[in-house]
This record gives sequence, structure tokens and C-alpha cells, in this order.
Amino acid sequence: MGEAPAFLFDDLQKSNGNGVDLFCRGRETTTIVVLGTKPSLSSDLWALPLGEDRVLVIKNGASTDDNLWFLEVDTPYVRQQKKVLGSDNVVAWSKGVMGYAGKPIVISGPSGVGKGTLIAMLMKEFPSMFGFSVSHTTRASREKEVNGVHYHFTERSVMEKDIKDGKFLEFAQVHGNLYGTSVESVEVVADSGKRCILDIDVQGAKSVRASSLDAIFIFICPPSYEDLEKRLRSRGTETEEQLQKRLRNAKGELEQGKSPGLFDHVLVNDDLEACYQSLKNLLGLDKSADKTNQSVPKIGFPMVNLVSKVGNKIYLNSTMLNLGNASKNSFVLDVSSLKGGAPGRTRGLDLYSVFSLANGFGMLS
Ligand SMILES: Nc1ncnc2c1ncn2[C@@H]1O[C@H](COP(=O)(O)OP(=O)(O)OP(=O)(O)O)[C@@H](O)[C@H]1O
Ligand SMILES: Nc1nc2c(ncn2[C@@H]2O[C@H](COP(=O)(O)O)[C@@H](O)[C@H]2O)c(=O)[nH]1
Repeated sequence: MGEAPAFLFDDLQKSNGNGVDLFCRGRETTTIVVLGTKPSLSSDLWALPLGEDRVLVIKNGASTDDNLWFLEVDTPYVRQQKKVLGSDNVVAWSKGVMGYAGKPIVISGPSGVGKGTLIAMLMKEFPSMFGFSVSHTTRASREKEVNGVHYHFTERSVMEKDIKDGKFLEFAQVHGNLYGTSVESVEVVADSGKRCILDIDVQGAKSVRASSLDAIFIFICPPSYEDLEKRLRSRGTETEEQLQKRLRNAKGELEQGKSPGLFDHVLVNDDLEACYQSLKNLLGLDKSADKTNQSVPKIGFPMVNLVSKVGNKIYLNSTMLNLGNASKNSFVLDVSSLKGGAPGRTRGLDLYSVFSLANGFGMLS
């Protein structure tokens, strides 16, 4: 049974520390540029080609957040990097993550419109459902802002280098400073099983729209330009000069908010409570919404001793796992709905237990 044979991943890989690795199979050695976060690899691995574009690597005995990895050889990201680097010998690692936390939510709109206020309300009411993508910025921190919580406050030279190294999903020059969303900031939230919220300007929203991140885009409008000015003044966080710059930029942002195809929803933040209720409605969070985290439960398969693949289902036999019920030691890993991938994580994996029958498998959970 099975389409592609699994093989034990004994192929040696040695790093020279520059992201360039030597892969050896038999006597042949090829120099390959290896991108992404590399897993620590021992020889106790299973590797299974999934079509032409990637290899699934199962680390035997590793923890649930470290046991599935993908070595991408011909995905859109790798193809793009091959062009950038001018080499055909490029691969990229991506960590496999069970389940899918729901589409990230991009919230955009002019400075002072109330984006932060609405996001804070959502996170307070649904703490285990939503997580905030902490942006990087070169602007100075305000009183009460905490590094790593509100922003990662960063030197421009450091941020520029990280942008060059492909660590940012999007970045933009906003009101005279550099702001950006790192790939890691979004992935950290999704890894925790929460839905990621991004508070970014309109230029950033355009970049995310053009990226591989499948998100919902919401634009927040003020009831009037005068109200926007009042709110910015009452917040009292900007000098008069900075405030004027933000108000000038708001005119362009309000125009761009109407760009066809950019935003999925537009909300007017007049009465705060009413706007918050509209936001919850469009996210499907009515009064009866379950406020708990609904992420996929984690099942482990520490030691796999048999792997076979039929279509998009991978059958894993794990006899050393003692659950007190030998029939529970078979699992199916469904790879039919893979999402994302390098430079972030590969998501959408589904794992469930099965029991063996004389001529096949039956489902347990
Ligand atoms: N509907 C509303 N009515 C009156 N005041 C509001 C309303 N919504 C938010 N505010 C107030 O407006 C000010 C600006 O709000 P907030 O900081 O959330 O804006 P923002 O869009 O996140 O701004 P920035 O983009 O600069 O971070 C705050 O003082 C907030 O309390
Ligand atoms: N393109 C991006 N814009 C961002 C990001 N983080 C915040 N922002 C936007 O900047 C302005 C100003 O924010 P402030 O905290 O200085 O008031 C605001 O419109 C934010 O939405 C980002 O990562 N990328």
C-alpha cells in the first residue's frame, strides 16, 4: 500500500553556519542554500516526499511542537528565492503545525480613529481567541508603552537589515518612521492557536493583500475629519507638529480606504460601543459566541515505526506509544489542506487516531 515510499532520513546534512549546507547521499555531494528555521536533526527521522514540491520530515520522539517539519524544494516561496539568489539549489525549512486558527484580521485606518481602542476591547472580551501581532517600529516609545508588548522598538539599521533578510511580511514608512510586521510576530500568535490581529496602516494593508497571508481586511473610518482631530488631540501623545503630519496623512488614507478590492469591510467609529458591536457581528461573535480557545487538541505520536502514504493521508504506526490501549497506536496524518509554508509555518495538518482492522483502518477520534 502507499504511493511514495518513506525512507529513513539518514542523509547527512552538515551546516557551515552561513545557511549553506552540504547534503550527501551516497557519494554525491551538492552545495545547497538552506533557508528558514532549521530543525535540530538526529538520524531517527522519517522523510516522505509529498508530490514534487516538498518533503515531510517526522522527528521520532520529538515534542508535539517539534515533530513535523517540511523541507520545501519547489514551493512558490522557494521558486521566488531561487530567482532572487540566482541559484537552482535552494530549499527552505518550514515547521508543521496542526490545525488552523482562522484567518488573521487586518485592521487599518487613519491615526486616532480608534483602531487600538477597538482591538483592546476585542482582546479583553475574548482573551483566548485573539492575539495581537506586535509590530516593529523605529519611533520612540510613548509613556506606558512596553517593548515587546505594544511594539518591538528597534533601531532603523537593524530593522532595515531584517527587512533585507526577508524577515518581514510587510513594512512601510508611516508619519516619518519605519513600521513593519515580522513573519515571526504573526506566526507566534497562530502557534498559540489564536487568531492574529494586525493593526497596520493602509500601505501595510496593501502589502499584506498582495502577500500569501489570507486575511480579512477591515477599514475603520472616523465620523468626520473634525472628530479625528479631536480624538488625536485628546489622546495627547503627539507634539503639535507630529499631530499635523498625522492629520495631513489621514486625508490620503481616507481616500485609499476606498480603493476597490482592498478592504472587505468598512466600519464608521462614531459611537464606540456601536462600532465594537458591528466589529463583533462581522467576525461572527454574537452574544452566544463561545469565548474559549477552539484550537485543535494536540495528539502526540512520539515513536513512529511504520509510515505509508495513500493520496493525502499518511498512516503512522507507533507501537512504542503506551496509551494503555494498543489499538490506539495508529494515526492518520491528513495533509490535504496544507496552508502557508516558508518563510513561516506550514499549517492545516490534521491528525487523528485510528484502529487496525483485518483489511484496513477504522477511525477512533
Ligand atoms: N468612538 C470613539 N469616540 C470617541 N473617542 C474615541 C472613540 N474611539 C476611540 N476614541 C479615543 O480616540 C483616541 C484615539 O484612539 P486610538 O488610540 O485607539 O486610535 P488609533 O486608531 O489606534 O490610533 P494610531 O493609529 O495613532 O495608533 C483615544 O484617546 C481613544 O480613547
Ligand atoms: N504598515 C504598518 N503600519 C503599522 C504597523 N504598526 C503600526 N502601524 C500603523 O502606524 C500608525 C501609527 O501608529 P502609532 O502607534 O505610532 O500611533 C498607525 O496607523 C498604525 O496602524 C506595522 O507593523 N506596519
